[in-house]
Amino acid sequence: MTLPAEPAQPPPDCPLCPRLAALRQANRAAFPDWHNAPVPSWGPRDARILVLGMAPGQRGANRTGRPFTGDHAGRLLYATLLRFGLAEGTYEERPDDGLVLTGCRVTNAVRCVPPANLPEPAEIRACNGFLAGELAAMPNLRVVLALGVLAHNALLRVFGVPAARLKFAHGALHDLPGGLRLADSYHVSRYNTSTRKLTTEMFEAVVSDLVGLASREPGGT
Ligand SMILES: O=c1cc[nH]c(=O)[nH]1
Repeated sequence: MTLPAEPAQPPPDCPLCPRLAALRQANRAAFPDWHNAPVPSWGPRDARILVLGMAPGQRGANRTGRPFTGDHAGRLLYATLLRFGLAEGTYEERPDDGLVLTGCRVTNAVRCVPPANLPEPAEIRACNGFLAGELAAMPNLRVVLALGVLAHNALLRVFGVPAARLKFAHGALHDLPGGLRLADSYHVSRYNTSTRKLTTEMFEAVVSDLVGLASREPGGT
């Protein structure tokens, strides 16, 4: 199968979000060994599943350059992807750990680390074209797993679906134009896991369902 062209990526000095560009500059001065640039998506583009996070963590993806790598959020995510056969190897919180995504791709709604871990609406809008490009570059895509309401709403924006029409709910499955499905989960953040808003069992149940869904042929039951 020939894949569509590589999706456009934000340049290392992407100027679209002044607040995020300022934080990037400050991080480059304070932590010159870190990645400190938009974090690229990773995983095979012919996968049927796309995992959509919110934005890189300051000491996680912003430091290591790989989504969900190096901070707490990646632990549950990658353990679960490994458990359900969507990844191979071991996750060791660094980008050279040899972990390979085999059945999914992972990206973020916003590619640069935001102050206080929270992107603003204008930043989500500014980065939305890159998310649209990712979707267009995945010809076999069946299911997007949105981690949290912000990722959910960023995906709806790509399709022009008002957020009020399809509300985020943990465990919910939504139909999007073109036959794509959207699966919702609470974010795998340290806050959600330590307060047990999201338990391992809850997250595994969502991933188990979407793996089943993604493996069925379109139109099948
Ligand atoms: O949403 C998130 C959280 C942590 N790291 C990411 O890459 N994305």
